[in-house]
Amino acid sequence: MGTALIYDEEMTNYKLLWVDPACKIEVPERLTVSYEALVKSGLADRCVSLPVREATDADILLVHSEEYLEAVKKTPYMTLEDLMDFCSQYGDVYFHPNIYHCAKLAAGSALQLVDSVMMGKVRNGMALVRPPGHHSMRNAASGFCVFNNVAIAAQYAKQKYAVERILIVDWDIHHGQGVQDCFEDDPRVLYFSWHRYEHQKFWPNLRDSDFDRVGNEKGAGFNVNVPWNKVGMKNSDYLSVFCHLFLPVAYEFCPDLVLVCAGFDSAIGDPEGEMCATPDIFAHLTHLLMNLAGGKLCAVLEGGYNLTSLPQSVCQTVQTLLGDPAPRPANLDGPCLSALESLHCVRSAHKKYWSCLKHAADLPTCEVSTKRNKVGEEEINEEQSKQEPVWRECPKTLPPDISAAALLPDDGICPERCYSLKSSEDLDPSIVNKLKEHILKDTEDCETLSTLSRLTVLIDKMEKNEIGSGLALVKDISKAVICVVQHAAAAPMNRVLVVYVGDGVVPFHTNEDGKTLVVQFTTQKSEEIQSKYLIPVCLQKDYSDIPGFIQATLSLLLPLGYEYDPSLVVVVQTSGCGLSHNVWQQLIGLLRGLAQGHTLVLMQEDQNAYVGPTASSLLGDPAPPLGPLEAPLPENVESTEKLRLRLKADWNFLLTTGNVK
Ligand SMILES: NCCCNCCCCCC(O)(O)C(F)(F)F
Ligand SMILES: [Zn+2]
Repeated sequence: MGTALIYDEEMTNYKLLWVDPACKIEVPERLTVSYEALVKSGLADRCVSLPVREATDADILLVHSEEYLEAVKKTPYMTLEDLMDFCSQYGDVYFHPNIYHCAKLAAGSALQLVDSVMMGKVRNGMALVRPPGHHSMRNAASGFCVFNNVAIAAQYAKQKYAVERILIVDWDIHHGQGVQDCFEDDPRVLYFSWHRYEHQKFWPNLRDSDFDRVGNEKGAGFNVNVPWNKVGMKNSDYLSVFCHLFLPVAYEFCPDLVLVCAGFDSAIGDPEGEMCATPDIFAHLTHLLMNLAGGKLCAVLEGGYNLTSLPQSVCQTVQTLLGDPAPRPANLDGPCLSALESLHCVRSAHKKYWSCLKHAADLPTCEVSTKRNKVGEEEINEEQSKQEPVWRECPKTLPPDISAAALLPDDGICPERCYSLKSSEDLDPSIVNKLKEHILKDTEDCETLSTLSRLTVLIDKMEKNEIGSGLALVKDISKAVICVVQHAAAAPMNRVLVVYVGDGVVPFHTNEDGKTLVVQFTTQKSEEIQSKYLIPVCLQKDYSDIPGFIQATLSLLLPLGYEYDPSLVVVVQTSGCGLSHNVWQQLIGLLRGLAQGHTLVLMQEDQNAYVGPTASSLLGDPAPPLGPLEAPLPENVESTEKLRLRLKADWNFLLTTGNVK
């Protein structure tokens, strides 16, 4: 199934007609440069183009009051003075004779996305719209917004498709107070927002945007606010919030539909956000949400005012929705102190509502929320903040011709859409000899020799990005792992992340050169951490604790993986680990965000029941939903938490609080 794209140039036909410094950044060019970038990069052609439609009165009344709608209906006939007068009752918003028409198209575009995703015409989609929506309230326009596009879409999905649980992720740099107001006592809609806050000094300057606003009554716990109290937040800060807060809670909630308030003023260069996250981060944020709700994701444009980073961010988002692997994230150095402080506050404010956060550290009593500037935190000095930020645009990498290759026993059936790596591949004699002397020693086991040499061919093709990912059923998994790791780690710049699922001794030594990082899910208790690069995640016997496995994946394996930034991810499943296909697909799907999607899955020959599900995830198909997650087993939470506390000295991404001791 494809990716929908909704855009209509009619939504560029309104603009600011008078002088207003607060509104001048919201210009029609925001939409044209974004759409043109999608066309120029060839991404628009790969999408299913859907027409816009006007939201009806009934649609708009799902969120807004009659009097507000009636008032807006009058604006097309107003004189310039009347328009200016009409705006003066609202904050930082302007009207235009054609904005009511465009606001109906913007809201209608969001509904078109919901219809086509819910009816299975497309898997996911993006709507490029203006005016934006997430600030508009039941009775008021606010912050360039007239109708609350995403809030209307959520109410519409509940009403028309009886959707039980909807997740709204708002990565715009402003707090979508309009969305928060609409759903704050609604447990069916989980609202995540991060936003520039600076202890209430930043617009819209609301006390209600802080981390302790968790929702009301039945909706308590379903409103998650992450306030950024400093500017200059980077990719690491955003990814930390996803790994340690947004994703664990989202997986526990298990939405049937994901709506994204896709504002790109959280990207570098934006005059509003003044953050430092680069456009490619939106490929990762999108990717990390795509295994929720069976992939049903609707992204609706909100803000974004830098006409260079905005189109780049839009392209990164759409390319990921299309299933292209995310680019390797540039130099992640871990979250900053201010971000950790915010993360700590939000996690402790929500620990009573979400079992995945139950072990979050408590807040030192009101020490944090009232704190002004963190002592010792370097201030961004004046001249530095005056410079125009510059960033390297992500190199355009075309997806590999072959997205997934399968290396199976000769009688194995190659899954569709997979390329079969036959033993006929010309074998490089030097490699064969090396294998013979290093790994095979004396045995003339020519089948294993053939398998191992084909694995080296596969790795070489992945390195050249001719093949995206691979799966192999092998007889001797230890030999295969040794061969793969040695071959892949040989190239100087390469780093290999090995995710070992199952008991058994890892068949090679991870030396301290950092060329390999092994994370092993095992049921065997192991006392000491041998090395920074060999990490045993001990889980209850037989992996039956799905919540425990998922939480360990989200807040241990993923952060480690992002910080390690491998060039190849090898996932090894030793037989008998008994993971369900769905959990396995979630694991593969999430790991695909690393190493530009270069994932190699090694399984024992008797695991051919996993071949289909593995291939589907390697090809970028969303993993099936797991259902709302119960609480993880306490002993698993204990051991994972203890491991995290031990490892955080070595790995910044494992930090979740400001006290780094
Ligand atoms: N420096 C000028 C002050 C601007 N104050 C209002 C900011 C409104 C932000 C709107 C947005 O970006 O959140 C949306 F997504 F809605 F478009
Ligand atoms: Zn914004």
